[in-house]
Amino acid sequence: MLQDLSRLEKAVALAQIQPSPANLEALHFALDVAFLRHADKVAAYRGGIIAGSDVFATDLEKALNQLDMTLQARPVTRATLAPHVARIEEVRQRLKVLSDAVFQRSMEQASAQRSELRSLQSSTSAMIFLLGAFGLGLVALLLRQQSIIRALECRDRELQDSERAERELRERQERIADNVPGVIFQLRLEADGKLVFPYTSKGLAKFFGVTPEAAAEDGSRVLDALIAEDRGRVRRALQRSAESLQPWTSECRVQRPDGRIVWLSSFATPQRKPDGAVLWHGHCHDITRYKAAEEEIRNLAFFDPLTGLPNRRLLTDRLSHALATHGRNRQHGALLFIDLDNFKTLNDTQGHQYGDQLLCQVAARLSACVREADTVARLGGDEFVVMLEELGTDVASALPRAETAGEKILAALNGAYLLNGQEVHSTPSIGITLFDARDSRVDELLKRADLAMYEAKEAGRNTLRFFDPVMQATVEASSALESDLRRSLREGGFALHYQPQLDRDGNPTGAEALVRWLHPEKGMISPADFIPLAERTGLIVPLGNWVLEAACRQLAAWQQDAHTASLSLAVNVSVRQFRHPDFVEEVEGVIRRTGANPARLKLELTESLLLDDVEEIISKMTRLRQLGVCFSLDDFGTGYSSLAYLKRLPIDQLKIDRSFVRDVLTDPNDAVIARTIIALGHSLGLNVLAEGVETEAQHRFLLEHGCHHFQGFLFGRPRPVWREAGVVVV
Ligand SMILES: Nc1nc2c(ncn2[C@@H]2O[C@@H]3COP(=O)(O)O[C@H]4[C@@H](O)[C@H](n5cnc6c(=O)[nH]c(N)nc65)O[C@@H]4COP(=O)(O)O[C@H]3[C@H]2O)c(=O)[nH]1
Repeated sequence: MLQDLSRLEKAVALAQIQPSPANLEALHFALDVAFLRHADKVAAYRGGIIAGSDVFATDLEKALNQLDMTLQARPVTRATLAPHVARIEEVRQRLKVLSDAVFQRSMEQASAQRSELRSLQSSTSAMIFLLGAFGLGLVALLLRQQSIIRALECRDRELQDSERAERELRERQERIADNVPGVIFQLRLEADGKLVFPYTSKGLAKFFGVTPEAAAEDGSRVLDALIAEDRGRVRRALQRSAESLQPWTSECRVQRPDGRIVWLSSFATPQRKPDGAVLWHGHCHDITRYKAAEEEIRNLAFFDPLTGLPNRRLLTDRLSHALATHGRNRQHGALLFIDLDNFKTLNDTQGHQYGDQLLCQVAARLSACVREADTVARLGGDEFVVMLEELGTDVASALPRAETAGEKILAALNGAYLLNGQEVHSTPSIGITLFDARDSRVDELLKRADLAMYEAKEAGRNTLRFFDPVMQATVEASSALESDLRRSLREGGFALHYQPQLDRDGNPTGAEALVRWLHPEKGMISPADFIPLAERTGLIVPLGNWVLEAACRQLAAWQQDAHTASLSLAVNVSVRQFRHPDFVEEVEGVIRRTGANPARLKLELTESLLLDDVEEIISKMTRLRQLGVCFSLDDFGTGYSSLAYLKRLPIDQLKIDRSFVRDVLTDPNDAVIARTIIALGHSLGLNVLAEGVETEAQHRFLLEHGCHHFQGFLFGRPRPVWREAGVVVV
């Protein structure tokens, strides 16, 4: 605007100097420009912030309008233009002042704006910084939160994993617990005495008919399922375990929901809880099968399988118990030893089946004769023992009671028996002994009753006898002899004597080995006195083995000498020794050790061996026969051997018992028996040896009737050495 006014001032001044049309034209133009510019700027002047700009705008407008009017009012002369020159110049001067003020103001404003800008910039920077810092913080916060979230997520996953693992473990445990046979449980005894089962596996319902939930509410329901007899015992065991904090174990019976009674074995360990309760962790399982096996073993161990009666072991046990009790109550008891007369004959002639039936019926009759508290036992074979208890506090009252019981048994066993539809008669012999607490040895008492039973047999059978002091002396002597026998077996004291055996031409064929006991005080004791004792006590087995070994050693020694090399040696073998399970191995071992020729060894068996288990005997004899050993049947004719068996036995020789030989010339019966045995031997292809030949007459008789071999005092007594034709071989 200032330039436009300057141009207008110049144009006015020129036109005034020379109001030519060109100058006027230029003046018009400059005035128009000034108008235009003023129109542009007038708003700014009016609203200007510089003092006087409003007035200036009015004055400028006025000056311009007046110039315009002057130019419009023609003619335009120097004079009409003259006032305008000064006016325009004055306006221009004012505008210049104003412009300077505006400039100044602008400068100030610019400076103010700059500083404002600067402060704005700095505040913006601060804000940016703050924002940055805040942002960073925010980022850090976000990152932190992010890592917390990640950690939390991780922890959550871990928790989920451990929860899942725990759930799986619990499920697995429950599956195991539910499939384990029996019941796994937690049992709690509260301080107030209440029982609960906080946990039970599923087996509980199967055994006790109680659900785990019901047991968790009230544990006594579980105990109520036990059979009444066992309940108190189990509760007491629990109580003891709670007091001592020792494991609780018990075996008890429970009636299952299906009605079956089963045996359970329980084991649980207790723990005292802070609230005073006791908590057990435990399990129980079905032991019915073991119990049944245990029962069976007990039965086998203590009961006779045939009759179901107690056996010797249980009788011994009860007798010891009775002796102890009688000591306290001063009571007397009685032992009755019962043996069936002629049982062996029946068994042998009719067969074992009959024998077994008879034994079972005898057992039933005996049991019916006594009180519940008394004991009826079977010792084996046809031997029974009845033990009567509490017969009275003195012998005078006990004796008649025992006798009455004995007579009752005698009468009961005398009645006819029906065996396989056949009526059979059997009688017993009964030996009775009284006992009280002073009798401390069970085996002694049994011996006494046994001895009395033999007395009854001697007295004609089918009767009863009491043990008396004379018998007592025999028992004591027998006991003493038994301990001497044991000692001699340990320390040595036996010898073998040899009695020659000859053929029908008088040539020695061998000898029989006969044992002799050289007792340290009593001198030489006859085998007839100690062999039965050795048999009874079982000492016959070690004694028999000693004899066998000594005899085989002798045989081996004979083999070394031409005079004796062909001799055989007969060795007596007792029933008990032969029945020993290792007998065959024993013989085999002895033959091997001594180098004896088994073909020269002749084992003498007695007929009584054939009373039981003939098949087993035959099998053993056959095995020995395969080793080369020969057999002779001793005492032939005195027993009950069946001819049917005889044919099956691998024997070589029959021996006619010396009791027949003794009276062969005087007793026609014995003569017939001797002749029959010789004939039987011939028909079976066996050689026959007559033992106990003392006279020429006996020898002749036997020779005439075809006997092949002989043994007896006539040809030589048993000697510690073999004497023949002046040769002595030890
Ligand atoms: N009156 C008379 N007697 C004669 C005559 N000839 C022999 N004797 C005797 O008759 C017995 C024959 O033996 P046995 O019948 O086997 O009878 C034997 C036998 O059963 C048994 N015995 C002997 N030694 C043993 C052995 O080592 N083991 C076994 N288990 N028993 C044996 O002892 C029984 C008795 O033996 P010993 O006293 O030695 O008695 C022997 C013998 O001395 C005679 O002409 N007249």
